[in-house]
Amino acid sequence: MTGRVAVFGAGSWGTAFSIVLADAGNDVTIWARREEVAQAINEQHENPEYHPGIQLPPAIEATHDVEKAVHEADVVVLAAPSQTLRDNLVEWAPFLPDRAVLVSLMKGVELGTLERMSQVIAEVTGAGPERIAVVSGPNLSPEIARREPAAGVVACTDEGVAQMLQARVHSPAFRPYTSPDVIGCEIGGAYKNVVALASGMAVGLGFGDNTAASVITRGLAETARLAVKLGANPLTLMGLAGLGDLVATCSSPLSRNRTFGEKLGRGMTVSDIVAHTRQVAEGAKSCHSLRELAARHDVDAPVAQYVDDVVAGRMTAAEMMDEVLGRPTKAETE
Ligand SMILES: NC(=O)C1=CN([C@@H]2O[C@H](COP(=O)(O)OP(=O)(O)OC[C@H]3O[C@@H](n4cnc5c(N)ncnc54)[C@H](O)[C@@H]3O)[C@@H](O)[C@H]2O)C=CC1
Ligand SMILES: O=C(CO)COP(=O)(O)O
Repeated sequence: MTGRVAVFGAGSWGTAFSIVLADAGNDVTIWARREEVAQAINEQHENPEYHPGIQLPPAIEATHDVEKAVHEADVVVLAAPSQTLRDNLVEWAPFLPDRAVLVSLMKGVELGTLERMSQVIAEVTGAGPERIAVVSGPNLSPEIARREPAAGVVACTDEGVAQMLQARVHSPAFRPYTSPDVIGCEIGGAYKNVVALASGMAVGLGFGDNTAASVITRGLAETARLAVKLGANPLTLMGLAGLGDLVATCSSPLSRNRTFGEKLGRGMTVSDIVAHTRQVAEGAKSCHSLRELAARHDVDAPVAQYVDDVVAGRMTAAEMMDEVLGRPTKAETE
């Protein structure tokens, strides 16, 4: 099944996912915030800023014009930073085709409203749940852009729409599974970034695999506690959008969140790190929104809480480790 897809966001993931879409047979138009990025994609068939050296397929073109980007698109993919999505959508919404399915690639929770990205999309565009989907999973963009084999989850409460999207994103290197669990996929995706910050801090502090595995496992327990409270299927957290993404992100030096955490662990300040990082590390913001979301639902969330404290400069990474180990002991499944 093929067609025309608009991808909003010419960053790491918007560009890499466009390769998946093109390889799956779609014609793709990327909307780029900066004119020069659109021009480079059209003229050099490359996104030199985000994926230098990767040749983009001929089915991918780019534009800075929103109306042109969505022309004849029946699927619109959103790949902006989570904290700017609302403002972006206010601009884009008047141009979105009435029946297009809106697909979030984003892994964050909005500060202030504490909304997941599908909720922001519903609120700003007025689209119903049958028109809103999420793609998530262990999908580090440099590997996807190199067409290394990977799998992901396409979640939509409407099974038919999930299956349609599954066919549209199924490329020789990318194997998509369907799921009705939008909440589980989104909480899994946002939370793993926060856990990757903690895991990166452990690496930066010089600790080894036992520490990393303990952080990952307790992070997964925390993710599942909140996701289930919000209505997710616990099995989603054991799947690609939960454990799968958590392992990839916490283990890979390619992860921006893990790298950010590693720098915190080595004693760099947030402002120093941000000054030297161009790309988004969603966990540095979502640690706060997830902490608040957990508090609102009376869920114990020490990882989000401590990571937020370190990012806000209230505690060092080393102090965080001491605090975590000094917590009262309890049963593992509590
Ligand atoms: N890079 C990856 O491996 C993956 C990223 N994601 C998620 O995808 C989302 C996008 O991430 P990336 O593409 O990796 O980030 P990025 O930092 O590489 O690119 C972000 C894109 O958004 C644009 N942008 C920045 N500020 C903006 C604004 N105010 N308004 C509109 N556009 C703006 C940038 O120009 C760029 O095109 C994030 O939520 C991330 O967690 C999900 C899976 C994999
Ligand atoms: O979501 C990702 C992999 O699935 C990308 O992780 P980072 O944003 O930490 O690079």
